[in-house]
Amino acid sequence: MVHKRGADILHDPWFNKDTGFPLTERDRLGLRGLLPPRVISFEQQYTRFMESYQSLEKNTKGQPEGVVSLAKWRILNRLHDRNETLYYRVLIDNIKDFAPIIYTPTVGLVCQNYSGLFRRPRGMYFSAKDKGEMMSMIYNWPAQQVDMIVLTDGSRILGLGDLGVQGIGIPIGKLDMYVAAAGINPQRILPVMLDVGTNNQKLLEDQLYLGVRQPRLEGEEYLSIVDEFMEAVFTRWPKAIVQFEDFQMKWAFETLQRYRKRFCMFNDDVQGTAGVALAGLLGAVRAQGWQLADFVKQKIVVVGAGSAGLGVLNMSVQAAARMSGNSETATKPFFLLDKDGLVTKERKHIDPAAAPFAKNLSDIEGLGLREGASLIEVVKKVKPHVLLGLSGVGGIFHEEVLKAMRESDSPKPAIFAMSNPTMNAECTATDAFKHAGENIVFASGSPFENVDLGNGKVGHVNQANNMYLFPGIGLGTLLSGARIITDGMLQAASEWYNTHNVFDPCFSVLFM
Ligand SMILES: NC(=O)C1=CN([C@@H]2O[C@H](COP(=O)(O)OP(=O)(O)OC[C@H]3O[C@@H](n4cnc5c(N)ncnc54)[C@H](O)[C@@H]3O)[C@@H](O)[C@H]2O)C=CC1
Ligand SMILES: CC(=O)C(=O)O
Ligand SMILES: [Mg+2]
Repeated sequence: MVHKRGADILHDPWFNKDTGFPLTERDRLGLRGLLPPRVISFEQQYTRFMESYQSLEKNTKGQPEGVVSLAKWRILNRLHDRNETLYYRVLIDNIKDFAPIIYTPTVGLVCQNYSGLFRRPRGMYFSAKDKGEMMSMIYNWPAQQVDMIVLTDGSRILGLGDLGVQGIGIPIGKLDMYVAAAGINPQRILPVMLDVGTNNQKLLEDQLYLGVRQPRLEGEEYLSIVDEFMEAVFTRWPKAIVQFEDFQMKWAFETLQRYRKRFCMFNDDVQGTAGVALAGLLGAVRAQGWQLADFVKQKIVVVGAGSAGLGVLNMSVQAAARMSGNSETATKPFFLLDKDGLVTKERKHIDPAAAPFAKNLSDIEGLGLREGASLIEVVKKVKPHVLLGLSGVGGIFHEEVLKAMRESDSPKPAIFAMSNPTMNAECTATDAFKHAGENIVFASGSPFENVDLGNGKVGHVNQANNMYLFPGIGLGTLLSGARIITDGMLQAASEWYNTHNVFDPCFSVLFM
């Protein structure tokens, strides 16, 4: 039911149909005279938009990639601001082409430049200065019902670090994927930025920076802001689901523990990534012609001990324990590295979240490994079946590391360069096939083109990104009316996903 009339409708992207309003509606809604007389059908508008998108592609040929993708983002964003019905139609129909624009990698560039690109607000902003006000602020959001919220504090945006308030681009992009892939009602989504300051000096000094210009809140001060936000959200919309996104590791884990039994929420980087990575790991077992249960016989090197890497390890170890019926030995197949190399029990000041995956020296000395062993040493000595990167460090799987994967104990080793955006990927698809060989299973967090191997063969590139899972997590939770989101639900999703061999985000709705 539309209560608005006249120009208010034309300026409301939820209801605006631009020149598509038929004459009867123009009369009924007080639009007569506010539009050029000719009615342009939805299909014609669709064609017109696609034609201007294609001519933009043609006209920007040869220009730097960043310039082209930002231009594409702008044209899509303008449509989003004007006419959501048309925007989501073109997005759904062209998801493969548009996902790299509204989501990774372009969304990373958008966040980096957000204060300059800003034209119209989208979503809600709760800042450190709003303490005590959030319960009333939440009622400023115009929709009566909200189903899905994606929340960030901007502290770790993709592999780009602390981008403060500019990180709002991520919740916007993620929620677009919810609409496009899971059919969530776009009037019931809400991107949220929790602006608790930034430690990014460049942004603090930028006169155009749109966020609160102060260092990040820490400790209890920080948590009290998140607490207040969560109370406000669930007071107004008790059935909403909150996805935590791109929080730096300490807060990712802390908030997950703090809220997971109290509110319907999950952390996408910890849990969504884990679900997708586990599906990929199980897929790699099958790609080698083995049984799923052989998962526990794989040797898996995980590079990056942050929220994503540890999330993957937690879920994979749980799966291994269940498959082998032995939780004592379930961590054995996994080797974890962080910026200081191989993580062992000898590590001083080890992060408690990483401690369960630290190797006993007695287990690795036979391989000639030690505390802090480098990536190349680990790959050469372990000869892993899978090399999985969630380090945020572009190019860390360099030529020597990839060549060492040729000596893997698997005839079809898997290389997952999962860090985003593209420039932060641990390696490119081309380098992976060139140096590690044609038999690899390759997946990356941001999309790469398939690789022409020059002999009539193609190196297939899969995308290992939590976008294949979170739309389904949200939709499944919504439809089932689940009160909380458990690890078991995510495990089941991951295994379903694997057995159904689905690599299209539009199918993720089916997973639960
Ligand atoms: N493909 C996907 O679906 C997802 C990808 N990611 C990506 O994963 C990356 C990391 O995310 P988080 O874990 O949240 O970050 P984080 O900052 O919590 O963790 C990064 C980890 O990498 C380690 N590291 C840094 N330099 C290293 C080096 N030279 N060698 C080995 N390890 C190194 C750090 O010690 C830390 O343990 C980001 O680029 C993010 O975009 C995150 C979530 C989902
Ligand atoms: C994909 C994602 O969630 C990330 O890179 O943080
Ligand atoms: Mg993320």
